[in-house]
Amino acid sequence: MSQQVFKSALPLVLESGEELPELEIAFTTIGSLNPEKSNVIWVVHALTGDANASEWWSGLIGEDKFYDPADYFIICANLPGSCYGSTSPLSNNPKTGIPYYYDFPQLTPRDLASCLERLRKHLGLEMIHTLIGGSLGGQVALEWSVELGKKLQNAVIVASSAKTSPWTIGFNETQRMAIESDCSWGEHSETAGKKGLETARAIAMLSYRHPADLARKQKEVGEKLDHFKASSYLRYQGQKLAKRFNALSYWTLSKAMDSHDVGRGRGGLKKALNQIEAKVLAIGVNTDLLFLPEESQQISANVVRGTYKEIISPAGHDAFLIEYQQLAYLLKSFYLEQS
Ligand SMILES: CC(=O)SCCNC(=O)CCNC(=O)[C@H](O)C(C)(C)COP(=O)(O)OP(=O)(O)OC[C@H]1O[C@@H](n2cnc3c(N)ncnc32)[C@H](O)[C@@H]1OP(=O)(O)O
Ligand SMILES: N[C@@H](CCO)C(=O)O
Repeated sequence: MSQQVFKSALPLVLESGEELPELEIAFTTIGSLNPEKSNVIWVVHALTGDANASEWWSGLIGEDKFYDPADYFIICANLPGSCYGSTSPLSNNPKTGIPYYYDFPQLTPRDLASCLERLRKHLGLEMIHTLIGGSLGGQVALEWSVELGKKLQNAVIVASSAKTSPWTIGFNETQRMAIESDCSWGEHSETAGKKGLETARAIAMLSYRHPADLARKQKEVGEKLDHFKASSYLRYQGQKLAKRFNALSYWTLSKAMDSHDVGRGRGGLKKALNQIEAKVLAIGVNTDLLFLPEESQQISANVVRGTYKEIISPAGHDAFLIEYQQLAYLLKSFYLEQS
């Protein structure tokens, strides 16, 4: 695996009208570019993922896996805003010489796609075989698919949407309220909002899982009045995330997710989706309570060459990070149907 950081000193003008004066994007590649440069698989991570796609999608990417580096050149970049190596609220603002913290500009999935486009140009990749992402990663991938035109052959958008629903915005708002209620929020410190982030993740987990999943995995044996497994599970998940992620990054990326609307400034969703030239596979999860299967169906129904397939899983939204065998099967059948 090659881990690199792309640095661009050119300002990036954002949808909000603000600008990022300079940009750093941490990215990894595995495999080699073939002589025709036709084997690029570009992976976009979800809310708290990183550039190591062969780790968090280990059942799908890697030696002898569906996307095998022996066959493909697989690239994944850490999305700006995130705390895993790219420009984020913790980076130094070149205009002030101190970290941005709360002054970090608002990013949208379209801005994030513009960042990836800058990296693509830098790498000289004129053709992407497949662009694939789930959840927020799917939103960024969908935005980029509109702009890539003929440079993209296949887009795979998993457990995602063309426009963030009020339901998902609502979930994100409750999580930001949890962060705001942490008395350290507002401090100029990397650890600001850490305790609030624990609560935010616990809330988020309820949208990433299905009630039946918790009923199965957190079932109590015997009778009790307190100290339920579901409670310790959510507390544990909150602590686990707060140890590895940053509240300012979480805030930035959840706001980015809220702002997602592929139709904005393009004459609406249908017109925007209709502009995508690539073949599009939209994959929903039958138990997803956050990004409903209908939202994936809306994507496939409105692109020119769209296919819808479904993961059947008790896991809920996070099934896209768990159900490798089904994902590989759905991808295989999608590619076969195209050939
Ligand atoms: C540096 C990095 O790590 S970056 C990127 C990696 N992460 C990402 O890309 C984000 C995407 N990944 C994820 O969201 C998750 O890892 C998923 C969805 C793939 C899997 O979620 P998991 O948390 O592993 O699964 P699940 O919901 O079953 O929880 C299992 C964990 O809860 C713990 N747990 C289960 N029940 C309980 C309980 N009642 N009380 C306390 N803890 C419990 C388990 O011991 C296990 O702990 P572990 O993670 O330390 O092994
Ligand atoms: N579980 C995912 C979020 C849901 O898409 C993550 O932590 O990135």
